[in-house]
Amino acid sequence: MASLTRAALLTSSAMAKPSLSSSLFQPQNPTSMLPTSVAPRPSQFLSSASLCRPLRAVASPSSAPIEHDVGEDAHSLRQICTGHVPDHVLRRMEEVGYVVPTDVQRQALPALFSGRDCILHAQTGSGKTLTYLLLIFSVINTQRSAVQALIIVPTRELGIQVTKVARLLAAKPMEEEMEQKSCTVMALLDGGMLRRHKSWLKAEPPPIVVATVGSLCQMLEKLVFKLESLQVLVVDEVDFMFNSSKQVSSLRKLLTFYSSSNNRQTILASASIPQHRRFLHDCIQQKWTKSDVLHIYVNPVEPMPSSLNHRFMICHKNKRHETLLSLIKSDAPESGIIFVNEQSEKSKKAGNAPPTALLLEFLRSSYQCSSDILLLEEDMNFNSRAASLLELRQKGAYLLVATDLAARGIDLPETTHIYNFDLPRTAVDYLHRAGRTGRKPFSDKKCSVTSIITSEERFVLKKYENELMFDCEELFL
Ligand SMILES: Nc1ncnc2c1ncn2[C@@H]1O[C@H](COP(=O)(O)OP(=O)(O)OP(=O)(O)O)[C@@H](O)[C@H]1O
Repeated sequence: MASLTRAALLTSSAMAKPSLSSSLFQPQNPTSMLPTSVAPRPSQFLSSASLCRPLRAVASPSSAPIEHDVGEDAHSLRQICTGHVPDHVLRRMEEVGYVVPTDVQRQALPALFSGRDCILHAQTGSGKTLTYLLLIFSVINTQRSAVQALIIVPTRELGIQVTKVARLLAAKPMEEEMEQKSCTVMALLDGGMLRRHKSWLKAEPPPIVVATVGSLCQMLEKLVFKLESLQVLVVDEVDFMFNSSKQVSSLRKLLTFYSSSNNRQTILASASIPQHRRFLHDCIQQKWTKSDVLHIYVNPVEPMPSSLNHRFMICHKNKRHETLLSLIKSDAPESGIIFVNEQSEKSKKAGNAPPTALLLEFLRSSYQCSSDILLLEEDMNFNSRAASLLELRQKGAYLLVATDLAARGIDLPETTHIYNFDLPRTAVDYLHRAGRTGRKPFSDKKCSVTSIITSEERFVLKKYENELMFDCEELFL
């Protein structure tokens, strides 16, 4: 097996002092921030150099770093999970094809099974979903009618995906189903039939709920949903949720008020946690996590998968459609995603056609390919969005024109090519768009990420290269 990278496991005590610059995770109402006097003591800080050094140590609050068994000697997921996860789940896991652990699974699972709160910070496509689901299956009691695990996701699309994996793992062989109640997983997502869910939650609360913040809050406010039996709380794409003006205040309330961090195990996951030391500090001070929360930071010196080949092409801004066309003609991708920035409010008000629709029309009329060209964007209704994703998954060969709605968490492992028709607005957005490819954990296959830019945008892309530590090669066609 290829040599394995190690996680930087940092406890609260290993946090550096937060910078004074504004944090992504600052509350909307600054008055609710705790006094600065609760900042960590200087002796607790680690230098940024040591933060980047891959280490296998956990600093204990009162002493020098101690060795921590992160399960590096375990060769299979079964070995790591035996004694924690029920055997029928392990069998399903293997049937689905999860046998060898990814780095994040190898490093996080032992800590999670020991009951620690964790911030799972690992590359896109590294297997964070299975990591937290295995913890959940180790904790819940399927014989109890109570919501014991809650996974909060930013979009309906990601919610459907996570629910599907949870249900795959929960499925029991027929003979076992007769003996014991099987584990139900409820998807409580925006655009769903909340009335039906309300009756279900009242009659027989399921052990696992996957929810978007909006739908969850509606249920909590109607007092249909109680979190008093909650044992595991997961927030997936946590940096995105904190950065979303629509979701942040409800999320903060959920983390702080609805269930106490002392009674639950909390897992916050993302491939990108900007200002992560500040975030860790906020988590503890606001009591979103327990004070001994672990920061499991896999491969901090390589934020993006090494299987990605980054390229760019410079063109005049009026020539982007033609440039993209020549690119895809030359690449002939079997499955690719073309990312377009969301239309601005100003452009909408001016009555302009959405750039996604224009591009779709252009490609459908000028690019002859065997696969369909599909669309996924916020302005579509939930049913059309679901239909697009279903079609992509069933076909395996596709070209998808999408906004950043498709950039977070969506797992389409067959995608080999990403095109940035518009340059993403931030390095974090670049990382997540790029991360929609290269999603087969043990594959060496190279996938490409190509940005179409104007000469003025070259310096922005260079900035992303520096921030995310990758090199971009110029293409000439
Ligand atoms: N142990 C494993 N063996 C084989 N495949 C795996 C394993 N763990 C996860 N995968 C597969 O890897 C892919 C990526 O996993 P997952 O969606 O959990 O990534 P992620 O870390 O959540 O990524 P992102 O940050 O982009 O959301 C999925 O197709 C999943 O089925």
